[in-house]
Amino acid sequence: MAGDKKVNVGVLGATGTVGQRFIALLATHPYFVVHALGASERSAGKPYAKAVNWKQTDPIPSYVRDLVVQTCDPKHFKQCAIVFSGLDADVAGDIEAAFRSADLAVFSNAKSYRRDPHVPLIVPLVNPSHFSIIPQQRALHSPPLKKGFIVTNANCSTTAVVVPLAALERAFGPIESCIITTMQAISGAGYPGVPSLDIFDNIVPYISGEEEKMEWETLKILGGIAEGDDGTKEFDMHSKTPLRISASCNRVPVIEGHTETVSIRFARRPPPSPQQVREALQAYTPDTAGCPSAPRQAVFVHEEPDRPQPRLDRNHQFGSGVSVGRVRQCRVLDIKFVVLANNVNIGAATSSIINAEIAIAKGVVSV
Ligand SMILES: NC(=O)C1=CN([C@@H]2O[C@H](COP(=O)(O)OP(=O)(O)OC[C@H]3O[C@@H](n4cnc5c(N)ncnc54)[C@H](OP(=O)(O)O)[C@@H]3O)[C@@H](O)[C@H]2O)C=CC1
Ligand SMILES: N[C@@H](CC(=O)OP(=O)(O)O)C(=O)O
Repeated sequence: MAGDKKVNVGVLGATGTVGQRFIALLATHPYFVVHALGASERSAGKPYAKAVNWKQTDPIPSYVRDLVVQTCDPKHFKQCAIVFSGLDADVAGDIEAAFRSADLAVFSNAKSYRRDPHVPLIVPLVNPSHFSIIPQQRALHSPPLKKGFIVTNANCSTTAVVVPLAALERAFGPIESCIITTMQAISGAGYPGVPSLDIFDNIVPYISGEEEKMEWETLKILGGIAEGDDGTKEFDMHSKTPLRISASCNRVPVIEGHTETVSIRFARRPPPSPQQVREALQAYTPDTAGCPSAPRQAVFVHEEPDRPQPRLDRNHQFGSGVSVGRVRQCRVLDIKFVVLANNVNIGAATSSIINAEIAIAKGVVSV
């Protein structure tokens, strides 16, 4: 952003796993300034340092220690141009709607509005063009809004896989089949999350709703926006070139970083070679120029045979990109590889922050 202008932002769900990561990341942001914090009645009225059960490796940033946590009522956030939400999905729906109605720009991590036909589901390294639906979202609101809107992030496992898929579709055309197996970190379930007796020395081969989310969200993100005769825009769900996805989701005893094995078949025959795929992934440049929180390299491609690994690779580029490795031929489909993404950073808070940076750059949020 040009100049030294600061932008006031609020954080809803500021005490949770994603909320704490927002607080940590925003502490060093060049122009976002945290002005208000919201959480449940349990936390409201307390200074942040007293309300939060801080679980980040760095100490609580000093700027926020004494900021008093508010209830999630828009009246406390009037001075904010942007509100980031790390709210529990059970309450996010009503609260985020109230903030949008109060003409605030809401960047949400919850699943509540991902399937809304007027709400874009934006992974900033993939589909920032979907911001074009925002004027329609505002116009259809009753009463129509001037500034308010909701933009959602994807599910954290979806985010990891759509980045390499987008890179490969850009280079080689449509992908027609994709089989994914996830190994998801415990932090994906919030705090305290999965009981230690369930996850220690164990793998849980089920995460409620996760497979359906991955299979559906990927189509909305990788698809385009079609325009009807009356000018109404709608998400085309990749329908021009149908993409079949099968996801199997597992919880593993890793604290942070979702790892996924992916096999894909391209529509084009013959398919690209593993080396061509590696080069295309490495060269992929998303439309995030000028966004201070975007990674320098969206997809980092490992040559070592045993990478990426969550403990070694989850904090590369502050967890803002994805790491891919083991790109090789698949004997059933065409190509297979491993992808790793930090579920709390690019899988959640970092994506929201880059989305907000893009919204400012595109003039969707005026500051
Ligand atoms: N963890 C992850 O890796 C990812 C999470 N997400 C999504 O992000 C959201 C947040 O997840 P996560 O941080 O893990 O969840 P947590 O359970 O760790 O945090 C939930 C937050 O919501 C607040 N909250 C709960 N009930 C209320 C209420 N009635 N009114 C106001 N605030 C309330 C809590 O406040 P209090 O402390 O006061 O109870 C807390 O700040 C969820 O929707 C989740 O699905 C998405 C991608 C990845
Ligand atoms: N379900 C994810 C995290 C999450 O909260 O996803 P969603 O926002 O789609 O509910 C995980 O367990 O790792």
